[in-house]
Amino acid sequence: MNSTAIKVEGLRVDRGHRTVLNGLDFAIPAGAVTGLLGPSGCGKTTLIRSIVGVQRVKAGTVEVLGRPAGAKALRSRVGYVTQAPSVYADLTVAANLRYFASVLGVPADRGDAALDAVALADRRGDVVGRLSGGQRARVSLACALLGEPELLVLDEPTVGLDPLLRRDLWRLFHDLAARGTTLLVSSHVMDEADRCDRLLLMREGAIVADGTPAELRERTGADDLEDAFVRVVEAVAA
Ligand SMILES: Nc1ncnc2c1ncn2[C@@H]1O[C@H](COP(=O)(O)OP(=O)(O)OP(=O)(O)O)[C@@H](O)[C@H]1O
Repeated sequence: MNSTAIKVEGLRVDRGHRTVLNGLDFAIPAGAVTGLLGPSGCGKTTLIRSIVGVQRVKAGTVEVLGRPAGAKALRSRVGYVTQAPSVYADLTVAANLRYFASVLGVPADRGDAALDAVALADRRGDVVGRLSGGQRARVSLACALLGEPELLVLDEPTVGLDPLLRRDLWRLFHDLAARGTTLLVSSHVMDEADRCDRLLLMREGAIVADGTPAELRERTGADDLEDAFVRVVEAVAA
């Protein structure tokens, strides 16, 4: 499947008095895992907010699944998991899932599959406030999975997770992509780059590379993607 899920043209975003995104142009293919990578503060969250339609944009267009970002018709088709877990700390895991299933208008029994997917089935009776940060983040992800969105946008979903859980989550992302879901996953950890089908490398509000990990290696002559990123940045600066 090679259709386009997200198309961004001339996107400029100012926050406060600063230009945070400075005229971005790129497209993200459907049914793949695209990694949005770049150092802290480069504008990843701002770009994600623009894609899910919660960011005021100064100029340019963002088209998501054929509609303008933020269009009402996209609400049930796009899942967004923020960096800060957005679930109720005073409710149990199961109660959160039941609540979000009712908000989304989907059968409550989808909660079990969502919990299995994030490896939290054994914590369903626990109050969320007593879970660890990584576990809470996974409850948020499970809630986003309930709606079976066509596009899933995840802001740093693997921060603080142990390597085995990280591996399992990346497997889940690829399983979802194999079933046709489009995933956009941000990270500031370059060792996650190799897990992506495609990469968007960001620096200081600009996209400095856009392609597969193999293309990036070939273009820069670097085996290691962290080195490739450095070479791309040096070439842009030269
Ligand atoms: N509410 C805000 N008002 C003004 N400036 C902001 C606001 N939020 C973020 N910024 C600025 O926008 C820039 C990009 O921030 P953003 O959160 O998009 O970066 P990021 O790449 O997601 O960073 P991180 O990996 O640390 O989450 C930063 O310089 C930040 O200071």
